[in-house]
Amino acid sequence: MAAAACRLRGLMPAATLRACSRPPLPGSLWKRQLPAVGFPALQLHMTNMALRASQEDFERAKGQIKLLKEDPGNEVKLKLYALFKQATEGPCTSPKPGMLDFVNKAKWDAWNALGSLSKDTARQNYVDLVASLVSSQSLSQETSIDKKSEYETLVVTREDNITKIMLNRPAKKNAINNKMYNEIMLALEAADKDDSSLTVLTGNGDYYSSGNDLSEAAKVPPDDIEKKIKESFVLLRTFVDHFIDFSKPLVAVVNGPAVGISVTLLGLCDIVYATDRATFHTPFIQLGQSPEACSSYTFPKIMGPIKAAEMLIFGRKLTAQEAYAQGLITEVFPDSTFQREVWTRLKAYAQLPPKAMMFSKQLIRSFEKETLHKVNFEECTLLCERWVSDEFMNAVVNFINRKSKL
Ligand SMILES: CCCCCCC/C=C/C(=O)SCCNC(=O)CCNC(=O)[C@H](O)C(C)(C)COP(=O)(O)OP(=O)(O)OC[C@H]1O[C@@H](n2cnc3c(N)ncnc32)[C@H](O)[C@@H]1OP(=O)(O)O
Repeated sequence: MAAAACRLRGLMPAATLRACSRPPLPGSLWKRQLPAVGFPALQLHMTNMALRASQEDFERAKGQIKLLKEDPGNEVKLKLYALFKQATEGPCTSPKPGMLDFVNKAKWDAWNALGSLSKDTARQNYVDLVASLVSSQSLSQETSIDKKSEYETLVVTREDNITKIMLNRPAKKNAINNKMYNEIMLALEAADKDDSSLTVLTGNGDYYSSGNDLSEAAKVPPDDIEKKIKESFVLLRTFVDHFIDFSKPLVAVVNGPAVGISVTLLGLCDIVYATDRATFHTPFIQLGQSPEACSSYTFPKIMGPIKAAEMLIFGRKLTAQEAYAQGLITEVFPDSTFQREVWTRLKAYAQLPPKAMMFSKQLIRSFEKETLHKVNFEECTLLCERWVSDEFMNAVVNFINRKSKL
């Protein structure tokens, strides 16, 4: 694969080569991103004799190639190569490479196909082709940034090789209701398949998340409790499975206080950055519940059993610095510079070779994946028992009646 990519890079003039150092993406993606740059469009440019690009335009186009954020694909690169050679050297007169010299033969064929096209026209076509690449790429980027979120409880964007999944119920402190559990799963599935290299989870507003939406439990009519518990078991188990099985590096950008399941999920993330305003609170016992999201396994592993017990059994709230000292957080940033520093760092990471990052993450997680699935099942089973307990019912009633707050 890498050897093939190198061979194809050999097709490029020096300037183009420098611009196209990223690995090629599947052809279908390029078709979607570059609709106007098919062969007929190029021929149209070739027959357009009315306009003539200056040498200055040509030099500018060479420079613009370096600024392309996305690899235009091998077919377009061949066209660029041929036009570049025709514009600078005229028609192809060099001997045809042998059949087995695939790369040089493809280059030669592309150049030779231009026949007696004049240098001026080749230069014009080169400039036009580069211009269409530049404009279609900026268009595709704007579309992904500005695209309206299809989710009700999330804002999902893709930019700079990063898929950002932002919890978006700020008025409810980003409490996770059933809709949000489902939408996060959909967003993770989409992120696993898209061409981003990192996925980020973060929250909108002053909270990262206040954890499970407690009002959901209060909505269940008494006759439906059994059914609801079965559904919740499946929902929670599948939801956590999505984190266990997520294939790309997953980063939590903890923009404020985090409660309950939003904290326990951090043990399944690969990097956790937090503002110094964040706190980390798992008040399961106060709520008559028990730990979830594999925290009964990951937390003792991360911070040692006695520190994990203080959080998971006694509900001790940690500051960001304490969470950092206990290994739950990768790094803490001052709130005033949090977003700037974190996103600068992540954008740089997102330029690293995506496959190498993905396979390394998978390798690191592979040794304990089976265990995590078992832990998830056990935790969900215990929670089903807790959800019918008086301790849990009382905690929900107290929260709804505003008698208790963390
Ligand atoms: C798949 C099915 C089930 C899976 C369950 C998995 C097990 C998960 C466990 C957990 O996550 S346990 C943790 C649960 N969370 C809490 O106990 C937090 C409860 N909230 C609070 O204590 C406080 O709201 C707060 C987070 C400390 C914030 O206090 P503050 O005074 O700053 O704001 P409020 O006025 O209280 O909140 C604003 C607004 O948001 C609503 N809200 C906040 N958190 C939740 C929540 N977890 N569930 C539902 N609603 C929440 C709060 O009621 C307010 O709403 P309005 O009154 O303005 O309508």
